[in-house]
Amino acid sequence: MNIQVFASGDQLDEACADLIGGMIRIKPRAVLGLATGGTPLGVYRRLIDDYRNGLVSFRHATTFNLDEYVGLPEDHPESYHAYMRKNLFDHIDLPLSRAHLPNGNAADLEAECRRYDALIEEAGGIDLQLLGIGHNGHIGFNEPDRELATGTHVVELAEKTRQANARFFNSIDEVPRLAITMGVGTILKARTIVLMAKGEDKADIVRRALEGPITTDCPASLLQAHPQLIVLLDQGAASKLSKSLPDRTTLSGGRSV
Ligand SMILES: N[C@@H]1[C@@H](O)[C@H](O)[C@@H](COP(=O)(O)O)O[C@@H]1O
Repeated sequence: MNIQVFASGDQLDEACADLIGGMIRIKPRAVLGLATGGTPLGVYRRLIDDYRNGLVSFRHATTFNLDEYVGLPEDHPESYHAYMRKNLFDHIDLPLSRAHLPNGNAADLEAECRRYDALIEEAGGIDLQLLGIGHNGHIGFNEPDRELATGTHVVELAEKTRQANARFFNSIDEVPRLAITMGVGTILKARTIVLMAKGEDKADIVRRALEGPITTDCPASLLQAHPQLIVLLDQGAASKLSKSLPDRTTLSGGRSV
């Protein structure tokens, strides 16, 4: 595990965009796993800037998003389809035919989950998976549970997750109760995983995920078992980590903790 702590969120965004841009420069046909939520927004802004400045092209890349709500029309402003178009896809040269998200409006959701896993397989698996983390340790929409599904599946959202995401809707009643999410098996199969977290409100869960026991009660803790995990944190999110973790490195502008 490689943990990098940054003095500012901007520096973290820049480092993350550089990782993604670097991957695409080395492998133009890279398969990227993308996340939604507030955390990656700055990374997407940087990638758009890099594209406009001719530093990166997504022309040959393929993307798979982690998740999508069930039952929210694709053009609803809070659907993850709409989020991705607004915050990234409409501004870069990635062909939309290779920008994949689960279809939360499929008539047969189980078949849609199988279709999504098969598509990821056909694309050769995910080279780099970007992840945020929920306050309860969820990744994608894999909520804490006694068992976790490995493949893409339909999930009932935890009340805490619905409350956290209610800020994007008019009221909590509008927040869907179900979502489709990649499973933890699909996520862990990614060749590189980049986990990002910002803010002191994430400090407790970041500590549990990285230093606590590996348990399905904290799905992000399973990432500890991944051989190529890069963790990008701002100082707030890193503030409760113990200082004795091995392999701790920093980028310029970051600090050792
Ligand atoms: N499904 C998404 C996750 O992919 C995201 O990582 C998480 C954290 O969101 P944020 O980055 O806004 O804290 O919650 C959402 O519900």
